[in-house]
Amino acid sequence: MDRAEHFHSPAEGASKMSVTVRSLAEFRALLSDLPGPDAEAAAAAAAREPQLTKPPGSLGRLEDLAAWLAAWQGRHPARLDSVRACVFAGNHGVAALGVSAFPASVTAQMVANFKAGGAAVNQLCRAVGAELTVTALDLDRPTADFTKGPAMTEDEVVAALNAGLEQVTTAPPDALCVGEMGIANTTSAAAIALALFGGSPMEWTGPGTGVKGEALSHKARVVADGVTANTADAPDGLEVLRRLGGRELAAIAGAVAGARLARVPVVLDGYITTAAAACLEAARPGSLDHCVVAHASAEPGHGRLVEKLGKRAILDLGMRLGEGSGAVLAAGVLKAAAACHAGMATFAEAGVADKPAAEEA
Ligand SMILES: O=C(O)c1ccc[n+]([C@@H]2O[C@H](COP(=O)([O-])O)[C@@H](O)[C@H]2O)c1
Ligand SMILES: Cc1cc2nc[nH]c2cc1C
Repeated sequence: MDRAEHFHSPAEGASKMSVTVRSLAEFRALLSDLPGPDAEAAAAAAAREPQLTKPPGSLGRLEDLAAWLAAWQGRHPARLDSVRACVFAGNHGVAALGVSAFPASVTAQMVANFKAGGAAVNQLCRAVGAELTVTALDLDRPTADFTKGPAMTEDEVVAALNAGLEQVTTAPPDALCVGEMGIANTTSAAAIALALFGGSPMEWTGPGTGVKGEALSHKARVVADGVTANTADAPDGLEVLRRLGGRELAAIAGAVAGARLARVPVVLDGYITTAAAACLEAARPGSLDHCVVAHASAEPGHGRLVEKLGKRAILDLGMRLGEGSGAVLAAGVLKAAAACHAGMATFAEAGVADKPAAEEA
């Protein structure tokens, strides 16, 4: 299937496109034909970096991030005028099994809070200069209890993937932060991680919003039961997403894939977001090359998940909030990296000696 089939140019402007899929198979095909990094933009960044007025390597990871942004935007220097945080919300059948410290009704209440501007992510977006979109996905219809069978039907997962694709591809920003809100979704994330990477249920199961003691052991049993009930025939990453994920996790997967198609670098938030993204990597290795992990979540399984993906978190602030909070903070670091790379004077421009003292005549 040709990827161009999914690009629709709305009448109002050729620069806008919108990507949708009709089936999981179409989404899988989309992943098989993703654009790679732009070699010219990467080469231009690599050529400029050593000319900037600083000792070589002294901006540490900011240097790598500036080059990474240019390569994935396909533009040098990278531009970060518009950063969008997309928060997706969903409700989970397993919430009824007592796996969260909070009731499922909090998902909708927090969506209202995001819309009213009262959540942490609202303040972080203001502080960093990012726009926020909040997409509530059928909150009145929780996914099915995945200890009994698949969490979602094919139609349900495809609708959620499309919701994510649409948030990015209709009017792509310069960079995308993805996050989520969904009571019980750390149970879903743990089940996905166990299905994709194996190990013991307890290794992937953590407190989430604050579950501990016997309730935590019960949560790990729910995770194990979900995997047992859903993975008999070795499903691929997208089937794992359908069977053990939730609508907000599927929307995240859609947004991450849509960003790749639209040349938008992505910042992944915490445990749940990374687990959703891991389904793409499992379905098609390399699918997350345009993504960075924002922060090391305090949820214990996150570090292991990030390592499995071969990534390294940008920040480590002991956060475990979700709702895109870590991603938005890390976008501030990306903005700083891009500003240094584009705005610093070169040694020649500033008349600063560009050699270590020993090499001078
Ligand atoms: O981002 C994280 O790493 C993270 C870690 C723990 C909890 N959360 C948030 O807390 C909710 C899920 O926790 P729980 O206990 O209901 O599974 C959901 O709304 C997430 O955004 C998020
Ligand atoms: C209050 C609250 C806020 C959140 N934000 C993201 N997940 C959350 C979970 C709870 C419980």
